[in-house]
Amino acid sequence: MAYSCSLFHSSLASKSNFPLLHHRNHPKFNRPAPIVISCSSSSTFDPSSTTSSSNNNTPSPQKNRRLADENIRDEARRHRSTAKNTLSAKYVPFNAGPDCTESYSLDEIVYRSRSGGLLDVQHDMEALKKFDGAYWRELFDSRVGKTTWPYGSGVWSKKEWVLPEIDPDDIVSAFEGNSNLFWAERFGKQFLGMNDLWVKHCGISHTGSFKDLGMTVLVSQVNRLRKLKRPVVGVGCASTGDTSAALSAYCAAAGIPSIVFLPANKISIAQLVQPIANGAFVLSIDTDFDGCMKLIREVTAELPIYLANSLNSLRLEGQKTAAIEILQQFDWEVPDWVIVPGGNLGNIYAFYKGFKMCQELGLVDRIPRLVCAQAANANPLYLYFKSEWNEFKAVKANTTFASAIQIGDPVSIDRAVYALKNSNGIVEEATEEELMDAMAQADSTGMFICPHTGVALTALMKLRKSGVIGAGDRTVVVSTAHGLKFTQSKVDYHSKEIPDMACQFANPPMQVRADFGSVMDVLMKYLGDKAPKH
Ligand SMILES: Cc1ncc(COP(=O)(O)O)c(C=O)c1O
Ligand SMILES: N[C@@H](CCOP(=O)(O)O)C(=O)O
Repeated sequence: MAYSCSLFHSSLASKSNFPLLHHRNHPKFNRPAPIVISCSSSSTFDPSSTTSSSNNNTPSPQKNRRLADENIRDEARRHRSTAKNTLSAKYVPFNAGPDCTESYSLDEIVYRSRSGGLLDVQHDMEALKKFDGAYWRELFDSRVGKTTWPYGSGVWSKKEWVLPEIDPDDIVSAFEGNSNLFWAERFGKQFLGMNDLWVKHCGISHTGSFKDLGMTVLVSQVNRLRKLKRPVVGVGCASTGDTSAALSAYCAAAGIPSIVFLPANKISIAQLVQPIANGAFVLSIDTDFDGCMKLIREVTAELPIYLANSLNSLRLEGQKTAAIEILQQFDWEVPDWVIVPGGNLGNIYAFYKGFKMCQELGLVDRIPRLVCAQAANANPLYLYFKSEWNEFKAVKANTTFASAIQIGDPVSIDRAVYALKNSNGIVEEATEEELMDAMAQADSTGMFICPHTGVALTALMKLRKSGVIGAGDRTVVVSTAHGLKFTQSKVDYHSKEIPDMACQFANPPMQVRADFGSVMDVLMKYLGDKAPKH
């Protein structure tokens, strides 16, 4: 960050097949005969289909365990059936009309449509619709909290809606997802008069941000492409810090080279050290994120480096599972609002897509209204919204404490507009002071959020104040990264040394002399101030 701190000194500036539900003949489910969804590794681990490692017939508490020399991948392989998978997905031009015939296999290396537009992953919805909403709800619910490969992941527990054709053997997963949906009881009550406010902690995750959800999908597909001998020597991205962390971790886990383009001196130390530690080839480039994005697009057009930014629509297939997870966590009840901080603008569309699929496939009957929240210092979508979608202009993004969304020319602008228009959505913005105050207020109620979540909370505060969001509205704020990645911003705030910022919720430590009297004095004053007034 450009801001300095003198008070605290930081030490560093398939053909795969589908698991069956156990109760597939339950009358509740209106589903066809079990010809299509054929059994592979059972999502809920059916002991009756397991070979026991024990040679005697004595019931043993370890009966359901894997064979001694088997790992969870082997186990999944052993349970796989040879029945034909009938689900599929392909790339199509984003928002193409029904007459469009352009499409590409997911095994092709393609990021743009023929006309240069965005792509989208299109699932065979007719095949998915052969199973009713109750079926999908029950299937997804049956997989939560298990270690069955790969369904223990919050992303791969929805595999049929993500990459239905990938072999579980090719999947690279850290069992990401299944993140906490936190009831923000005190924050909601104290600052907003709300009692149904929730924070989806997507940043409490393997590499500390929601990017893990998309990266497991992208790197798994790359793993498959490499096995298919497609020309992919490495995987690359431009990043404001989180995409690069996720890319390098998943590539390291799979033994695939990763290359990351970072804007020099514009990301946090915690973010910078992640790809370094994970063995990525790190280029620190004297430009901003938009400059890095332009470069990686040029480079990936020339070299056998696969592009890992969300321009690549595979990423969004993983990210959309966070929306499905929210519905699942509310026992398939739909919240009224979901607020998402936006930068390159892939995630807002991913949320829309996840909710929309749940509606189209009968898991829920409506979708929430979406709010995209931007930092005022990097607000091209906000300005576009304010112009009533009249004219989009990229901006030069200024420095913001929400450094991961310091993006002026978002690649997914069309996706974001589509998502907002089709969800009766809203765009809000947050100044530096607003986002930092909101972060400090949230932290003071026991959270430890990142500045981007502060942007989303500011949007909520504004919409509550204007009455757009009601006191009783069930609202979810998406927290996109772990607060521990952005400690310097908190240090700056609590040191009250940010130029032109009051830092009204700062809580700096008190320097005290090392003697009993001095310590007692400050404690007596503190306790006196805190004592209930009668
Ligand atoms: C922490 C964090 N929050 C929010 C975003 C915004 O997501 P998107 O670029 O998909 O809009 C990003 C990345 O851009 C991010 O790293
Ligand atoms: N915040 C992102 C910016 C790039 O976004 P992406 O989703 O297109 O990869 C980051 O952490 O790099």
